[in-house]
Order: sequence, then structure tokens, then C-alpha cells
Amino acid sequence: MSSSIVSSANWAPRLDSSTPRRRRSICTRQKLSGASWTIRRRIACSCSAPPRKGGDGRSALESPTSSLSENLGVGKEVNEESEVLIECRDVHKSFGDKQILKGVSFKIRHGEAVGIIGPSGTGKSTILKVMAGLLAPDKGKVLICGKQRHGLVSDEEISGLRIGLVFQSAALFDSLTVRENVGFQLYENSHMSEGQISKLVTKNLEAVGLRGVEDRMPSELSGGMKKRVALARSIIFDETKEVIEPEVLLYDEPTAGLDPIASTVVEDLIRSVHNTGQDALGQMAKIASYIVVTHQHSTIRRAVDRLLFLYEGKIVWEGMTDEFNTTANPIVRQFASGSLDGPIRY
Ligand SMILES: Nc1ncnc2c1ncn2[C@@H]1O[C@H](COP(=O)(O)OP(=O)(O)OP(=O)(O)O)[C@@H](O)[C@H]1O
Repeated sequence: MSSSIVSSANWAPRLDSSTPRRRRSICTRQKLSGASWTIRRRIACSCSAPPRKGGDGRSALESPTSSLSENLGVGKEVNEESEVLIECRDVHKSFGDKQILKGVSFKIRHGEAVGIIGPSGTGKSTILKVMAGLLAPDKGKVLICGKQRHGLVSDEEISGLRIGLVFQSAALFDSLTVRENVGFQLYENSHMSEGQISKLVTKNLEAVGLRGVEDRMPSELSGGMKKRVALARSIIFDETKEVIEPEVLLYDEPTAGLDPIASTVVEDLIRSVHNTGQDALGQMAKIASYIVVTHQHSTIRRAVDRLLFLYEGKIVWEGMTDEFNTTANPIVRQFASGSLDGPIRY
């Protein structure tokens, strides 16, 4: 069991003597472009994921007409005894004199699909960044498989649990092709050949329903395609490694700005890469658990099983998705109905 915790807080393309020439050119091009990128963190922890299961369970709210959904295993089997992968314990975070998180506590267990909802500006993205290690809490703890993370540490190849954050904006490198974007981690950090990476990129793009876009630039993609490319980038992993690390994926508003059908596609993709199920190619995926920050009702219904409601810096309600519309909690009722009357004031 590894005791080290390694991540990539200020991760950026590295240029060193071990970086192959082709890879250096990718890094250099992007450095010059000054674009933002998705930050991925690798966290070595002492947990080991339970064996992968096929499972035929699905959310009670899944559409019975969705053939993809029918194949997806979801959180039915998750219970109190499932292993806790991430725990936020009394997390506080302020920006200047503005207190955003005021004692947030919750656990994410292996196999869970959890949604974080709540009014705008209440700190949903902030808690994702704290979990991903991009922000340090002012007070309280984030435990990864029971181990407290201390600050932001360097990015190294490690084994354990990986935590990936998929930004709302997709955050693709604008000067790199789709192939280079999706394969970026592998070009940078693996020993795979170009040909191997290229094949894997194509396979992962197919898994998110994209074909023949490898040579396009991000500017040539629609918003929905960009989100799917970001999804492909978040699920790709080095298949030549003997040990495949389980991963918790954190999605920040993955369906924001998409039309209803494109949203459904992304919601089902998020489900399909969960490791209790299969990806769109029918292969077992490796995502241990995932968390989705969302405002979209369809995403709440289709993509997650359990909800955490964040309001005024605290989790004020937790429940299963089918309880979202029936709970008597006045804050949740107002939010679910979109009413102007109630405890939430704008
Ligand atoms: N780096 C930062 N510096 C200063 N203030 C910040 C920073 N990040 C977030 N904030 C502020 O913290 C508050 C919470 O932001 P956050 O993005 O977490 O909210 P949210 O619940 O995700 O909102 P939305 O639903 O609108 O996306 C906002 O008032 C925001 O302006």
C-alpha cells in the first residue's frame, strides 16, 4: 500500500531532457498559445478498489427507452459498507472576506454516482476544486481513501486512486489537434508509442461517439463535441500498464449549454464510463465513482443516483434522486420547482 500522496496541483506540460522531440513540440506549441488546459491529478492512496462488476442495476429514473441506459450498472449496490474513496470533513474556504464553504462534510463511496446541486455561487465548483486539490481548505480536511492530503504536491506516476476534474468549459488546448488533446497525458507521461497512443485515442473517441475527428482543431468542433472530447480525454488511460488505477471523476456542469438531446448523450456517456458498467464499446470501464455538479434536471435524473444540496456554505440536504421532487425540505422544494417564493433569496 502506498503511503505517498502525489498530485499535479499546478500541472503544466514539462519540457525536460526525457521528453521526446515530438512531445516537446506539442508542449511548446501549447505554451505559446497560452490556452488553458484540463488539470488532472493523480493521488496515490492506500485503498484498493473492489473487483469490477458487471451489474444490471439501473436508476429508477433511467428512461426505459434508452438502450444504452439498459446496459449501465449504477449505484444500486452501493451501501454504507462500500469503501469511502473521498471524504470532506468540515471543509471551510473563504476568498478574501467572503466565506464560501462553512463546514462541508460528506463521503463518496466506491461505486457511487453523486450529484452536487444548489443555487449559483454557493460553492459547488469550489468544493470540486478542493477535492481535486486545486484549492486548499482553510479549515477541515479532505481525506482520500482515509489519508489526509496536505497541500499541493508534485505530479508523478504513481499507483493508487486517480482524481480527474473535467472543467465546464472542456478546457481543450486550442493549438493542439483532437488527437493531441485526448492523448496528451499519454504523450507526456507514458512509454507508449505514437501508434499505440493514436489507436487508443481513436478507441476512446469512438467510446464517446466521435469518429474521424482526430485531426480537427478544437475551433472546428461544436460545444457538444468539445465536451465529448474532454470526456474522452478524461477516460483515456495507459492500457499497457499492469495495474489500472481506479479513478474518481469530477464533472463541473458537463451539460451546461447543450441542447436537450446533446445533454442526454453526455449524461449517458458519463454513466457508461462508470466502472460498474460498460463504455459505449461494450468494454469495462475503470471509473470507480463520479461526482457531477449540475443545474440541469435531466442530468440529475439520468446521470446520478444520490444528491448533495449545497446552500450557504453547507450541505443542507442529502437524498436519492427520486427523493428530489418529493422531499419536504423547503429549500430543495423551492429549488426543484424554480419558485421565487421560499427560503432561497436572490
Ligand atoms: N478564485 C476565486 N477568487 C475569488 N472568489 C472566488 C474564486 N472562486 C470562486 N469565487 C467565488 O466563490 C463563490 C462560489 O463560486 P463557485 O464557482 O464555487 O460557485 P458555484 O456554486 O459553482 O456557482 P455556479 O452554480 O454559478 O457555477 C462565488 O461568489 C465566486 O465568485
